[in-house]
Amino acid sequence: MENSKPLKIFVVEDDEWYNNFLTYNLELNEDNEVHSFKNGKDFIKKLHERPDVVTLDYSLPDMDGDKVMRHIKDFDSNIQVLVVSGQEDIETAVEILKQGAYDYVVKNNDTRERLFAVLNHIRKNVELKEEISELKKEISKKYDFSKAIVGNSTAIKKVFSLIEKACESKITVSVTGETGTGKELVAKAIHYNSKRKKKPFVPVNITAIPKDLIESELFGHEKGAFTGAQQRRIGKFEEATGGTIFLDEIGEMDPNLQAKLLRVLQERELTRIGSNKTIPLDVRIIVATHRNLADEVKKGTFREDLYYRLLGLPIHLPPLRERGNDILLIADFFVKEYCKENEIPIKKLSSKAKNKLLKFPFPGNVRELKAVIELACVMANDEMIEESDISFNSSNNMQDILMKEMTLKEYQARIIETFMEKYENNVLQVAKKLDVGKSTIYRMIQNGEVQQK
Ligand SMILES: Nc1ncnc2c1ncn2[C@@H]1O[C@H](COP(=O)(O)OP(=O)(O)OP(=O)(O)O)[C@@H](O)[C@H]1O
Repeated sequence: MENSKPLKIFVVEDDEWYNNFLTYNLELNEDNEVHSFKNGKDFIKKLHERPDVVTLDYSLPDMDGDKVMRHIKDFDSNIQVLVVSGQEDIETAVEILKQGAYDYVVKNNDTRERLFAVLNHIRKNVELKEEISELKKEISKKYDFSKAIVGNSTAIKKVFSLIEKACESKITVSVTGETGTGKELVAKAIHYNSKRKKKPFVPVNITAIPKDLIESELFGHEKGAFTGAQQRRIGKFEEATGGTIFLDEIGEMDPNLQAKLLRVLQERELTRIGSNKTIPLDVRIIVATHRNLADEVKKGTFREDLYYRLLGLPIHLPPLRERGNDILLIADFFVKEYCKENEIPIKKLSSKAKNKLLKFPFPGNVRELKAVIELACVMANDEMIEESDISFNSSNNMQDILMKEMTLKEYQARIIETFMEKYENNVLQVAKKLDVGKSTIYRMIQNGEVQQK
């Protein structure tokens, strides 16, 4: 491996002549960055600059060698200590090595050569360690969320880089996106790639819990706190201690609970209903909504102060129809998943089937694509999934179509396409049915606005 950065060496030696001797010789190699110290205290003050190697005179006037050594190892056990000493006895050497020194060099005529040899070893070790840590980083990137969250589009790559940022800290994350875009998947990816991964990931869907139970569900209650509270109950926040709570559909939270949540977040502690004991909050919060919370704030349905508390690092998931060819990548992924689970030979999508998928706007996003693919796998008679095996149920639903927020012209084109398919590209019949001029349809076909199947 190419040496990427110089080896940072701290020389700690009180004898002026020897200090100069070591520093001079070490500086002969351009790949060394050498700093020299005449006493232990000055050196300890600079330890935070994290040298790779320390050459340590074990008998400093102001500090015991073993004390200096402990300081170094307590600070960072990866710093290699090379003890350079006048004492030649084996016992001292063994003792020093036991304390974690990398090697022991005696001050004599061979010191220079020994020093260089040992440093070469250390340099190789440091380089290998760096290489390993880089590789580990690469591997964890490859095998974690980017394996579960399929996609290669610019839009999703932006999401990946935000997920990486979120994994590095405890910052609150707010995930937005239409239904089925993968908000929960992103929340899980963040949790399982963060330092909290060994602690629980607790998902709570605000809309799935009856209004009068939600407070107790989130914060817990003591026995007898209210009618029906027959037993103490630990809330979801407490359950997530050390881990992550995922509050899905946060935009649906009613105002009373918003106020309570705000208090808990501000004070970083919670109380179970019916108790006066406070419990410190050690939970990472990820919220999700399909709504535009800023708009809800404007409308007065979501508290502004809570909005700012929860915004943290915002991650927006684009709808599937804006992710280009990702539709096909994800479709392939689901085909393989389905076939493996059902232990059947892996099927393939025909190019017409692919085109059909690419043209559909998927109002239900990835969740809908998954359902479409599973059904197609069932319908396909052999290993090829044909266009006719693919059917979109949601295309019958007017509400879903309107949700797509296309322009009037785009709606017009999609309607004409649907009719053209139904009436087997009979322009006259379609024009009659839709009460538009046939030349309009021909023009739209010519301009490529309407695709014939
Ligand atoms: N990029 C992706 N690659 C592979 N699978 C995905 C991807 N995005 C979402 N999924 C899958 O799609 C389904 C829906 O995802 P998820 O439940 O995370 O969406 P959501 O946005 O939280 O939905 P809702 O708003 O309805 O709660 C899940 O089965 C999830 O594993």
